[in-house]
This record gives sequence, structure tokens and C-alpha cells, in this order.
Amino acid sequence: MCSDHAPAVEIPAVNGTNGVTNGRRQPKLPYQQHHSDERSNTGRFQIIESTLREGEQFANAFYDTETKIKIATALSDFGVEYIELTSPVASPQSRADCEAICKLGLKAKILTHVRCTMEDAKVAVATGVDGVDVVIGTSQILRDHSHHKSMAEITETAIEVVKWIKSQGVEVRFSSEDSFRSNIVDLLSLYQAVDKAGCDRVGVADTVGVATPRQVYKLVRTLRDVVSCDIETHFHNDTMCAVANAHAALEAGATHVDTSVLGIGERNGITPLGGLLARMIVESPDYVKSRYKLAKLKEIEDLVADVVQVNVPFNNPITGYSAFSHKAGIHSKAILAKPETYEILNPSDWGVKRWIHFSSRLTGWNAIKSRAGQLGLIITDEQAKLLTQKIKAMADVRPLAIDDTDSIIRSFCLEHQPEDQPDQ
Ligand SMILES: CC(=O)SCCNC(=O)CCNC(=O)[C@H](O)C(C)(C)COP(=O)(O)OP(=O)(O)OC[C@H]1O[C@@H](n2cnc3c(N)ncnc32)[C@H](O)[C@@H]1OP(=O)(O)O
Ligand SMILES: O=C(O)CCC(=O)C(=O)O
Ligand SMILES: [Zn+2]
Repeated sequence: MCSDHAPAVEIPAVNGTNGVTNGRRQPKLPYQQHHSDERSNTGRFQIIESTLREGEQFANAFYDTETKIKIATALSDFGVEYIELTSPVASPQSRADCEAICKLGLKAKILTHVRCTMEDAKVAVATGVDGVDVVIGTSQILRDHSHHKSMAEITETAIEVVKWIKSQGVEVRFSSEDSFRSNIVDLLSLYQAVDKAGCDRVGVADTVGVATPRQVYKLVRTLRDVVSCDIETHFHNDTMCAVANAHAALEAGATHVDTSVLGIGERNGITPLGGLLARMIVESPDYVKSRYKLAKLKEIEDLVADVVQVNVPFNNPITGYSAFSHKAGIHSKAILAKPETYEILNPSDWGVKRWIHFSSRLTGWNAIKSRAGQLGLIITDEQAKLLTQKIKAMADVRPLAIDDTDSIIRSFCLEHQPEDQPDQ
């Protein structure tokens, strides 16, 4: 956990965020959702994990069959409800891999993602998937420059495709690509038509990452009153709103959220699996903990990071290098006393550790006293304060490594050894 430039005290993750402490249930925080809003699904959503579809559209991604199977198995074990795979019409190997994953008998349902055509739908159903995600662009710009179809043509084909997939006993979702740049009236009547045709889910997609949480809430809330089927949502992260938008969609009544591990996808990707769960555990801890094996998140992220040859960003939610680091003296003192002071997430839920940086000019005496304790050195408050001044003086000159600071602590204790100080 600690590098030479990040001297740290690892302290046990003992906080009971949202849990039971000393046999007493903690009072809910005022900003926690109480699920009194009937429309909100923040305590009962499902994840459509698209690392093997949207994620394959990430610039660096190349998955061989073995890797796809490894990722699909890990995601299913983690607890995601659905795994979405690349279109089987993309290439012969994509089709073979889709068939192979369908035969694994994973707990998660297997979906594949195709264009809104009967030809694509037939190939998709023949692979043995549990469900087919059908998509077509509905914004004027995509209709003009991608597939050149009118809304009437889209509606006619969509109804035919949805009805046919349903007739095969396979789950079907119909999604409008670029929903937030589409005409709302066109969009709602299209969703209504496919809902009537027997669609299991309709999908709202912010394909270009233009939507804000307020716009998402408004569209999904309206849609919730127009269709009776489930509502899936897909958010790109171009303006860093992908997690907030997913949350807003659930509040407005969406039932499913698309994610990918580390958020990989076209351009800078979509709602990351870890980021979404970090957001959701804060208000629905029991639901999130009961469905997903959170302690496996780091393993899955490391696996995918390795496959697509990227580093996990330092500020990644939960698993980033500094996600549970505390440096300034004011923070460190309070964290040592009660971790919830500066942590809304509990690292032990995710199998990771918090750590306290203790070798900078921002370090306070409480952190130094705690570090001395970890080294088996007992010092008084006054001695810790004096020692902290020495460490600050050194840290003003250059970055200190853990060993540097530990040496300063040890020499200080030798100089100030009381009669009963244990020998070092
Ligand atoms: C926003 C998203 O991420 S959507 C999902 C994106 N996923 C993919 O594209 C999967 C990988 N894609 C591929 O392998 C290929 O693009 C294929 C096999 C799907 C199609 O390949 P090609 O036939 O060579 O066509 P190309 O990729 O150049 O263009 C896309 C074609 O699909 C049509 N099209 C695009 N979107 C749709 C749609 N949603 N429904 C129906 N047709 C569509 C376009 O009009 C174009 O048709 P054209 O052949 O008449 O020009
Ligand atoms: O099928 C969908 O809902 C989303 C497709 C997609 O990746 C997008 O629109 O960005
Ligand atoms: Zn996408």
C-alpha cells in the first residue's frame, strides 16, 4: 500500500458506516435516502455489465476467448445480474465466443447487443443468449449520418424485431442510441410502441455524454409514466457525469444500469462498476452488500486493467491508490479517533485498507504518536509534539520516505528514553 513517497500508518478498518456499532443501530444520516419515494429504485436496481461489449470498444481492448471467459466468470461470481457481449455479427470469433460463454452456465444472464435488423436479431438468438439488446440511433444527427432511417421506419422495424425475438422465448430490450439529442415526442412514442410489442426493457442511452442528472431525471421520470416494462440506462462519461446520471436515473424509476469495469468503453467510457457501487452503497448498504461480493472488486479491476494494459487511476473510487489515504493532521487525528469523520465508505467492506500519511509538513502530532505506537515506542503528548516539529523541519526541505521518518522517531525516542521505555 505504501510507497517511499507516501509514508503511511496502515490502520485497521474498524468503522461501522451505516452498520451496527456496539449493538446499537446507527441513526440514519439526514441525507441518506429513506426509500420513501416509491418511484426510486436506488434500493433495488440491477446491473448490466458491459465490459465484454462496451468495454471491447475501448481503444486498448483485445480479448481472446480465454480472457472473455475469465472476465465473464469473475463478473458472474461478483454478482452482476447480466453480462452483455459484443454483437455476434462483428466477426466469426465474436460469434463463437458468444456461443461459448452461453454454454458456461453462469449465474448471470447472458445478453448480446445488435443493430435493429431482423438479420442481426436472428444471428443473436441463434447463439443461445438469454437476451438480446437491440439498439438504433434516434437523434436527427444519427439518422442523417449513420443509418438514414426515418422514425416511421425505425418504429416499424423495431416492432418486428422485438416481436420476433420475444416469439423465440428470448428476453428483449430495445434502446434508442443518443436519446438525449432525440426529439422527446418521437422518442416516447417509439418506446410506447415497443413496450406494446412486448419488450422486456426499453433503454435510454446518453451515447455522447451530454446529459446532466437533472435532464436524466426528467426524461426517465416521464418515460416511467409512459411504459410498463423495465427501464435500462447507459451513460457515457465525457463530462464526468456518468455515475451521477445513473443515480439520477434510478431515483426517477430506472431499473437497470449499464456499467463496465473501470468504466472502459468508447472514448473515455461509461459508468464504472466500482464508481456506481460506491455511490449506491452509501444510501442502500444492505441491498448492495447482499447482492455483490464487494471484496472481489479489486481483483476484477486488476484483471481488466492488466488485460487492457492500463493502470488503475490513483483516484479511482475504492481501489485507487489514495482512495483511503489521509494526510493532513486535522484529518488524521479525527480518522484515528473515528473513521467516519472523513470516510463515507468503509474500506473493510471492499477488502482494502485505509492508511495515514505521517511524513509531511502537514502531519500532526496525533499521527506521529500513533506511528510511534505502531513501532512499539511509547511517548507522551508533549514528546510527540516536539518530535512532530522535528519531522516538519525535515519535511520542509525534501519529501521524506517512511524509513526517514521512522529513523527520526526512533532516534528521538533513544534520546528521550524514559526509565520504563521498552528497549528497541
Ligand atoms: C453506440 C454504440 O456503441 S452501438 C454498438 C456499436 N457496436 C458495434 O459497432 C459492433 C461492432 N461493429 C461491427 O463489427 C460492424 O460495424 C458491423 C458488423 C456491425 C457492421 O459492419 P459493416 O457492414 O461493415 O458496416 P459499417 O460498420 O461500416 O457501418 C454500419 C452499418 O450499420 C448501419 N447501422 C448503424 N447503426 C444501425 C442500427 N442501430 N440499426 C441498423 N443499422 C444500423 C449503418 O447504416 C451502416 O450500414 P451500411 O452498411 O448500409 O453503410
Ligand atoms: O444499447 C444501448 O443502450 C447503448 C448503446 C451504446 O453503447 C451507446 O449508445 O453509447
Ligand atoms: Zn455506449
